[in-house]
Amino acid sequence: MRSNDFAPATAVIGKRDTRHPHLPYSYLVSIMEKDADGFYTPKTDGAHCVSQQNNDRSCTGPKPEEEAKAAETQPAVEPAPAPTSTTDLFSSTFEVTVTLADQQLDPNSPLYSAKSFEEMGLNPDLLKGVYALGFSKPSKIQERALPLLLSNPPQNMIGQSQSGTGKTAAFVLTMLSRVDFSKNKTQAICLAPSRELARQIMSVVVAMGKFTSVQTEYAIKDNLPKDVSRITAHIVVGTPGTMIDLLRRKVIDSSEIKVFVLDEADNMLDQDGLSDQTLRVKNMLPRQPTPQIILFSATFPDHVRNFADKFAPKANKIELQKEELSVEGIRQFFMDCKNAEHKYDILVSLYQLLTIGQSIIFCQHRHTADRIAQRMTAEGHKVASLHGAKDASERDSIIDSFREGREKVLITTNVIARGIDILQVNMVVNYDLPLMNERGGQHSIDSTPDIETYIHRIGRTGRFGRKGISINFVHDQRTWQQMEAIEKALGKKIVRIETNDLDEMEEAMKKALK
Ligand SMILES: Nc1ncnc2c1ncn2[C@@H]1O[C@H](COP(=O)(O)OP(=O)(O)OP(=O)(O)O)[C@@H](O)[C@H]1O
Repeated sequence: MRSNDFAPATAVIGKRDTRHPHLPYSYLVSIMEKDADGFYTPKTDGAHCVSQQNNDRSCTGPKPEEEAKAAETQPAVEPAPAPTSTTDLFSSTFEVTVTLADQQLDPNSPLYSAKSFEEMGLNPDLLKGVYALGFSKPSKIQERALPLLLSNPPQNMIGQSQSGTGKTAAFVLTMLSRVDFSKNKTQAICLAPSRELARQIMSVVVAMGKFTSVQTEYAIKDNLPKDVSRITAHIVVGTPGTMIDLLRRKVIDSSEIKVFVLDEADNMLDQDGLSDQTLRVKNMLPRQPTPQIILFSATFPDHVRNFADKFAPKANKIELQKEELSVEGIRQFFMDCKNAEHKYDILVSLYQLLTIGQSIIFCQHRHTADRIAQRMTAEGHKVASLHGAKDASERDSIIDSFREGREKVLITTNVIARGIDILQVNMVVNYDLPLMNERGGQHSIDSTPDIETYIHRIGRTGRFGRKGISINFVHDQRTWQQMEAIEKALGKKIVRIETNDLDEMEEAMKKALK
């Protein structure tokens, strides 16, 4: 099935869309609206955003019909209107003073670039896709990585850049650039650690490839009919277990795969993570010519770097210094709770603030996430919980519902700590701090804090220049020490907010989000 055969027909999202299983939900959400029957149809008001209620730059483009027409009639690529420099990035009652345009002009910002997308060597159809998404200038990682990624002969890449700075577009544009659309063969595969992230990456592939004839397929659990015997899609995005299965059964013919991408690569290559499975996928790819291997993440801890170097030999590298790891726009707080039960009370008292925008609450265990969600729901609050023990269709509908803004508070585990890009999320709560002993689903006694996961968790807010807040709950000496270790590792002050003064709490948060 062609994934970009996006027609102004009806499509159901939220639940599984049986007619267009590959339609990019975030893209649909941004350009379609729900009719009385719960079906999505193209918007008629010219506005492109439902859940991005603010004046986000991605809302400024033409209507999809106009875009399609423009694409047919304009041979030259016309950039979409540049975002106005006064555009607020943050949708709330709070005033916003820093704009994306300001940040993209600041050489110290990870969003800065001296160049335009035209100078990146992209083909005109992909440039149209980029501009249709409302991107006017590359970010730093895009500016630095794309020319290297697109040069010939292809070279491997290990790329690091802070959360929310546009790594996805860099590798998606590379996959789309390398595919020969005239061949019905799989030519690029991309692995991510969760189905939620794989689905999100796919939405970017489809949106950016909208003006090409790219065909795509998922390699995620419960997504393909059991009897499918051959996948011919150009680009396959998925999680390692299902990808192994499809390659092993030769449902995917690997002989023409030219690009192999690992998003969240440090996690995919971590021995406590998914490294065994990732290696198995690599071993099923052609030996000659070897595919271009592209590894991206916001974090590359030392213990993974060596393996990454072996996995992607002779790679071009773009690295961050330790002190650059966390994003400037995310203000980090902590609350000193009396005990574990008090954490629950504080979370409930925060509810009003959590729902100003959208919030993600991270817990250590699935059962904690469920228990908190059940209790809060019983007390009349509207929250959802998401974790790996839920079945595939439920996971899809929960994340879609959150993405569309129908749920405002999501209580979860590390399953969505990485990669998930929901611009309206302005608050992350670490109900439980992330610990090393949760890595790879193991439960050892190692209770040192997991710095990388912390960086990824708080990075679910403050996306692409927006402001965000993270709040850590500490409740005993052990959690205090863990938080201090995080503070030390990141070299950033984590500021205390009183738990018993809601007004002060609100003030501090408003100030942080300004
Ligand atoms: N050049 C650009 N101009 C405007 N917006 C952009 C640009 N590049 C990316 N974005 C937007 O920035 C947001 C973050 O991008 P993306 O999800 O790729 O970040 P990331 O670096 O992969 O983050 P993470 O490390 O958390 O996975 C997305 O909403 C994306 O659409």
